[in-house]
Amino acid sequence: MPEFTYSDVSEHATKKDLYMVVHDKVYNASSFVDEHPGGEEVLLDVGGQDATEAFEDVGHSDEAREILDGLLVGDLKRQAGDPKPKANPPGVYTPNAASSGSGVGTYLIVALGVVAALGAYQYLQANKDK
Ligand code: HEM
Repeated sequence: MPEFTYSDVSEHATKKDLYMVVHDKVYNASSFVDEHPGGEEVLLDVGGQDATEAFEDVGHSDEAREILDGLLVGDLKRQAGDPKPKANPPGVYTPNAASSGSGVGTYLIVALGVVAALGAYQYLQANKDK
């Protein structure tokens, strides 16, 4: 298995040549960028960097992990001073993440729906005899 340093990996940060690190393994995601269900933007964002945190934050499925296995190109050779894993970019939708706190948003939408329905009902009642 070839070994890459973090600075080797950082040289592959374009769409056509896109390496990333997940759990100290190096993956070439170029062939998958266009097919990624989460969009190309997030992959390009972690291109040439450690994507462990971003990848795990999403709660990717076993299928996603199998695809990742297929993109393996080598091991990361850790060196002192390597940058930390890149976090999930803010504002990225993370459907399976336990910590996303999306429950509040759902309640808000339901509450607004109830208010709208009540308003519509009252409007209909008020105009019934006209
Ligand atoms: C090469 C690495 C990656 C592979 C192979 C991969 C693969 C996949 C696959 C197969 C899915 C569909 C859902 C699932 O099976 O879990 C998915 C969804 C997603 N991925 Fe990735 N992913 C990778 C890296 C990343 C990174 C670094 C991010 C950064 C935030 C990310 C963000 C997302 C998001 C937000 C979704 C959900 C899309 C949706 O359901 O609307 N992925 N990914």
